[in-house]
Amino acid sequence: MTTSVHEIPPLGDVLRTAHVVALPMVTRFRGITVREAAVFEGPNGWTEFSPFVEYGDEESSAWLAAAFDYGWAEAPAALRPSIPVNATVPAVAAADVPAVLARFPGARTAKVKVADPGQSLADDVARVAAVREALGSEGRIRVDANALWNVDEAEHAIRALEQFDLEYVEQPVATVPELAELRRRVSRLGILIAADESVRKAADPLAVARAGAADVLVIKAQPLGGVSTALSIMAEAGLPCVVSSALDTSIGLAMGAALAAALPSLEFDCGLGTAALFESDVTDAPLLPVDGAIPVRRVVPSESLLASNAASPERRRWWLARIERCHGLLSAARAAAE
Ligand SMILES: O=C(O)CCC(=O)c1ccccc1C(=O)O
Ligand SMILES: [Mg+2]
Repeated sequence: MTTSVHEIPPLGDVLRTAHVVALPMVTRFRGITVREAAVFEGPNGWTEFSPFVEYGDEESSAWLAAAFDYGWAEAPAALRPSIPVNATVPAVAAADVPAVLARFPGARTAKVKVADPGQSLADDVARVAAVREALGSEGRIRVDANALWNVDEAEHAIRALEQFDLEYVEQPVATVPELAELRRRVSRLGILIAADESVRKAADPLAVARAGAADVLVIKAQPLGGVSTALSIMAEAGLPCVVSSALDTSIGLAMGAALAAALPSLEFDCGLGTAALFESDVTDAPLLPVDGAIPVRRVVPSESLLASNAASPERRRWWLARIERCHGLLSAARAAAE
């Protein structure tokens, strides 16, 4: 993906305020039990850089461009003061569903992880059934397979889960042609298909929309290069969008909330309630869901939480070196464009 960078602050300005944290999760999510992130302060406030540790520098530079955009560039006007969010239900046992949902007070929507390696479709059915039971018939349920099914598996699973009245199925299969094929197969069931990885990890984030392979786009500010780039992508895609977190600290969630707040229309609840999945955050006032929504505001970290959640010196060095390399890539890309 070509990342258009509007602001590249000097590296020294970034590293001067940078903190690296390792936040413990309440439940394992995406195989992660501790989430590492870097945060630093720009002239417009605190910002976050937190590509997953396995991501390469090229992909991670888009996340750094997003951090610079949020900390250094002008934020778009907020059209709403708070953002309704979904509860995010990791691939837990059905018996643990009520405890997870209790962390998202007031949420009328739940996103349920399915297709976890090592689990069966029966586990997914039991988990989604427990969510429907807890939310009642008015609740909205979406499932997220993170591209782990093939087209036949997805069709089979959707037929088994359809009884729970799904709002949409997020990234059931990996590729745009597979999404298009599955969408054709399940269209008679009235099931909507959402694209996540096909947007945020694609060479062209608009390809899935152009191919007519999805009904909804899941949009994350950091992998798409920031609030302003994500806004342009959404406008061009012309599909309803769900702004979601990448399991960010409350600072990254605030970036997502700023993005969701700037959208002319917000039809679906957003995946920005994930502060509730952390045992501890970077701020004394985390962006936790209250009455099913999070507020749109800047987040300032607390010195004591930055200290108590600080990553090891070795991990800190690793993150600062990563910032330096990605900063170099962004600077080179801009020099080439000039
Ligand atoms: O959308 C949500 O409810 C929470 C965010 C989420 O699920 C997520 C968080 C980190 C990495 C990937 C994903 C995902 O949507 O696949
Ligand atoms: Mg997803």
